[in-house]
Amino acid sequence: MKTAIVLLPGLNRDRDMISAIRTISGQEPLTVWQTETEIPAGVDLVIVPGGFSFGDYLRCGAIGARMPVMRAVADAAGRGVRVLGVCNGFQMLLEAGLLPGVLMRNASLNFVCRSVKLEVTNADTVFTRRYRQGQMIDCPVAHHDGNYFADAETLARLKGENRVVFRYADGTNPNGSADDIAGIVNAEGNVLGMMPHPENLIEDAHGGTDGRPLFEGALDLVAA
Ligand SMILES: NC(=O)CC[C@H](N)C(=O)O
Repeated sequence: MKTAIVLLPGLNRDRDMISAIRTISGQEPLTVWQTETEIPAGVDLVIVPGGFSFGDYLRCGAIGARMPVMRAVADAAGRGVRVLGVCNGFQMLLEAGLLPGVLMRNASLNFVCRSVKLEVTNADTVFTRRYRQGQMIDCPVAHHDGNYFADAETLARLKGENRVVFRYADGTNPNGSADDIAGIVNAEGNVLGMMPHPENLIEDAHGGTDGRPLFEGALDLVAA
């Protein structure tokens, strides 16, 4: 499996992603700068990491989503390449129209940085197949615009098509997200967007490894 990590100015979780991929797969991911118009041939997994692309000006992810590389990401997704967007990456996937809905300001109006509980509500995707259906995992969040919203019809479709893969559980919803939504996939199941940061929980030094199975699934690695 070959991984490419998208780089835009203002992101700050790209090194965390690079480190996670290196640690888990033993392979060095490629990086693709925002002005690139193609995802290199042979890439199986594209990651849009978190941070503050373009300083969160206008709306989180709004400017980044309109950079050339995001059209290349959309093309790759259309070819079936796996795409993972985390936090600001999720915001960009929504702004680019690869996933439905929006992420509004947290209900508390505060930046929230803490660990939450997630329920794996769909373990039947390439990203979540190393978890058990209904498994409860820990995962950190760090954002001020993570309040997922979509109209009633879209929420019903996401639920009906089993496209909500992670929900905040045990009353830990940190942002007011509709239906406790923490992560969703596209209809084809090859694009996942999520607010929590699985890349920050993959080795013991992080205080836990609950994020690791997500990458093992996405990278076609057998669970340890
Ligand atoms: N960690 C992140 O990616 C944060 C995303 C965005 N800047 C927000 O605060 O909502």
